[in-house]
Amino acid sequence: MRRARTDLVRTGVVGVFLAGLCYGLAAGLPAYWVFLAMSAVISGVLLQSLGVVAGHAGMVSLCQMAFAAIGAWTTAQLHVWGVPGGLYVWAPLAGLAAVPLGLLIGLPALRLRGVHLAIVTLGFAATVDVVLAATSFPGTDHGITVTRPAGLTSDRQYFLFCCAVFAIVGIALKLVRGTRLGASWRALRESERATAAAGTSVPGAKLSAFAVSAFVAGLSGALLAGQLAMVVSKNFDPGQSLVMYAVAIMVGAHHPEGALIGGALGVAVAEMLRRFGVPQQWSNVIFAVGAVQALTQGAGMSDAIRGLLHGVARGRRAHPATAGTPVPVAAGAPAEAPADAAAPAGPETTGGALEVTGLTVRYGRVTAVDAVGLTVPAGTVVGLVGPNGAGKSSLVDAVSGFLPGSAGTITVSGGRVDGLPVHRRARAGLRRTFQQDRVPTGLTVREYLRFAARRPVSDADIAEALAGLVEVGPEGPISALDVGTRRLLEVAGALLARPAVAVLDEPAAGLGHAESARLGEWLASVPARYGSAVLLIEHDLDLVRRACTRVTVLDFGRVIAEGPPAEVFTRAHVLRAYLGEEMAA
Ligand SMILES: Nc1ncnc2c1ncn2[C@@H]1O[C@H](COP(=O)(O)OP(=O)(O)OP(=O)(O)O)[C@@H](O)[C@H]1O
Repeated sequence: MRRARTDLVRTGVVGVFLAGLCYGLAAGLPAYWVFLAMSAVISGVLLQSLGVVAGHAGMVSLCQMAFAAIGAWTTAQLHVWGVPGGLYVWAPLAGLAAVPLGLLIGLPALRLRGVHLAIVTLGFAATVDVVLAATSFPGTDHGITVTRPAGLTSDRQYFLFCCAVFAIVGIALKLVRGTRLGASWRALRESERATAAAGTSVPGAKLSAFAVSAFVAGLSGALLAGQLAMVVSKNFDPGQSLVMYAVAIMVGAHHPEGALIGGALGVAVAEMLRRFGVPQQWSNVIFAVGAVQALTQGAGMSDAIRGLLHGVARGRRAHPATAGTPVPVAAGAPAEAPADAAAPAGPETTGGALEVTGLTVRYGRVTAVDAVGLTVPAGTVVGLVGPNGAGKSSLVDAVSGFLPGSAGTITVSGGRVDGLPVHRRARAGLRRTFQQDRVPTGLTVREYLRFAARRPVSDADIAEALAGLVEVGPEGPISALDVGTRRLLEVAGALLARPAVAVLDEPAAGLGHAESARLGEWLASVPARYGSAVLLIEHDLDLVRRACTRVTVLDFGRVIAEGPPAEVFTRAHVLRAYLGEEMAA
């Protein structure tokens, strides 16, 4: 609450300062510089559109100028038709006109990534360019220019209008950033698999990012039409989309100050080169080098600036570090439970939280999982163990929906989920975590836990989950946490969703013996705490003994034993399979 108030006050102070700056610039700059400043702000709006799709969602888009062109074209057309309301109405309509094309270009993004998506989006930009060059903008053939409404006729007034639009877009995107939608974009950037596993539709997240991005780019096109009065296809050269992408990466356009710096740099560098008589194309080289630098360092200019400011603020407050090594602490749990301690019984019921029958996974001629049957009763923690290559990961992937070609039936709380995509299985009550670190680093701990929970969770819920698992504060950025802590955070996120069953893939990897033992105690209490059953995949048999009431052993894709851990781990054929012939002898 106090933090929210501090944020509000800080935002207010910055807002008043920036508004004063804009008025100062509009009043004090010579006319030519006002025109340049206007260009910088309009470029800033376009860069904010790239901040959504490239900065937040981590997708390549080399067609933002095409979206802007559609916005400008729509503005010119609305003007020719004499639609009332002037730019105040035309600009949002121009943004909306670009949305269908944003969705269209988002469709290939559902399957393509990286360089392939870059080629498709650039191809789209080239196509729009060809069409616009062939058809010309509305009104240009008859010399009809886009007129600004009363109150915006002078460049100084129009500059202030552009600043207001930039601010509104920045505030709106900041608000979206705090919602599930914004979190899904940032999760997408980190891992599509983890996004889907958290119950979020990956296609939905990608398409919404492209749609919002196209809207903002369309707005910038409308502003440009108002600035230049007459736009032609050359203003939206596809090569410019490439340059803008490089600038967005260089400055970190997902933060408004980054977008503004990018817009200002674009104009300032071009102006300097012009004054020194250097060909303007050299600015492209400068931005390309800047983008490479940002990619190498993993942060754009705005990230670096924010990092510096946060560092200074933290230093001043001498705040305890939010990052920490994982310290699983179950309230009241003994530091070391005896290895053969019976796992506490949860509120076991007869229904199966997860039931798998005849599950078969084949990779070509390799049968990784061979007609496996497995039940995780509600209210229990069941272990799944086996030597390397036994088929555990394949089983987890198949159960959670990442191997749609697998055969067999899977039910969650009695409902069939096989055949459903990953996010629908997650929503049906089947959550999973990953062996590899897939927690989105762009979020804070609280933002991530709220995103992963997919239900309203209070600060008290978050504090309880953290207190039980990891010693980190909810405000800290995930990027500051070590991999072991992130893995435990992922466990907390999955359980805060209170799923019917949580499939935890080696959550203790990287933990020391004592930490792993405490995690075991905590996992044993999960059914009572969260009402969730757990399927625990682990190599650490001591942890399995502590957490699980039953265990299933896989070898060469088949179930070779099943029962209470204390009994199963004494069977000779299990020891042979798991520990090797020599040790079992
Ligand atoms: N993508 C793949 N293509 C071909 N074979 C695969 C593939 N993934 C796994 N396998 C094979 O399937 C079998 C089961 O592998 P899987 O990774 O599921 O076992 P695991 O029990 O999870 O092993 P580990 O404990 O080492 O993670 C192994 O023989 C493995 O080589």
